[in-house]
Amino acid sequence: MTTSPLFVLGTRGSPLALAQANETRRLLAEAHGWAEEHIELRIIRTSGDAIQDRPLAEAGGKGLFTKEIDIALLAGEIDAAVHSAKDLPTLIPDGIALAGFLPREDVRDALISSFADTIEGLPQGATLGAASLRRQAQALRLRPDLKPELLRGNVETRLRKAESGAIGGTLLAMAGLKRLGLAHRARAPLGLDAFTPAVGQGAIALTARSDDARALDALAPITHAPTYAELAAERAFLAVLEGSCRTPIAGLARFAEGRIRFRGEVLRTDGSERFEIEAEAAAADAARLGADAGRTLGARLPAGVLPRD
Ligand SMILES: NCc1[nH]cc(CCC(=O)O)c1CC(=O)O
Repeated sequence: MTTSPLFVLGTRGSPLALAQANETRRLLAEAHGWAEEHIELRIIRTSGDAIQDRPLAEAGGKGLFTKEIDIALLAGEIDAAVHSAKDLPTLIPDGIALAGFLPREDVRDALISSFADTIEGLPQGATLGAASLRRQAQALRLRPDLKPELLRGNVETRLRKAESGAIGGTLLAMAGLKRLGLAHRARAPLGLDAFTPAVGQGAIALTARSDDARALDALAPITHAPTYAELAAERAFLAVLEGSCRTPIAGLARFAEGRIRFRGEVLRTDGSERFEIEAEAAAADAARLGADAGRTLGARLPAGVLPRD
């Protein structure tokens, strides 16, 4: 770039992260009448990208995808950062602000398999590649005979492994597939009742330095208030129940006509039991709704379901 950029967006380097950063750049350019080439995408490699052989819960949890990006923000190397909301920790470090979210994509999960269109249709004892305890537990609840297997790596790698028949199938977010132009590779989206998504699934989160008024003002016009209310409820629910990803937890809030309807669940890791809660409130009370739902459900859980017990 010959002239200095008007705005620098930090992003991870995976194809999905880049698709999300490009979408953010496009919206930002459109909102301010900037040429897209004057918005720089700066790729930042995070610890989460480096660790591929272990479940993230073992390696230290969600902050792994954000730590190096937060450092670049605090150092003033980037003006804002683009994250999958699902990968953003519930606690954001001091000095970093959640500037908002882009309009949410499809929130569902999808099955990728060369054997079946549904979880029920998979062969007896099939291996199911899944990187999240939530998806494993939700699949085991329907099919206790399935054999979960750790399958990390980017979306393309997981698609190829599942389509080759080397494993029975895998579960991926429709949002990621759509953003990569790969939605046709999903056999079928899974129902939201059995496969309540992860908190934040399908949403893109934007962060900036909390004292950087210029960056926060630049991002404000591209953020989406209904998605913000949905995410406020979901993230408050997760924060109350547990910060890490060692327990299968799912939560989905939906905005309609100024109100938020929320459904949250906690499962036993082996899928043998599911504990659910539903609640509704005005969108302005979304965070309180999620926190209350988390406390109510938390109080109902038998000992041993959450790691803190
Ligand atoms: N943890 C990886 C991750 N983070 C966000 C997405 C998909 C896009 C989204 O949920 O917004 C994915 C891949 C997947 O779960 O299939």
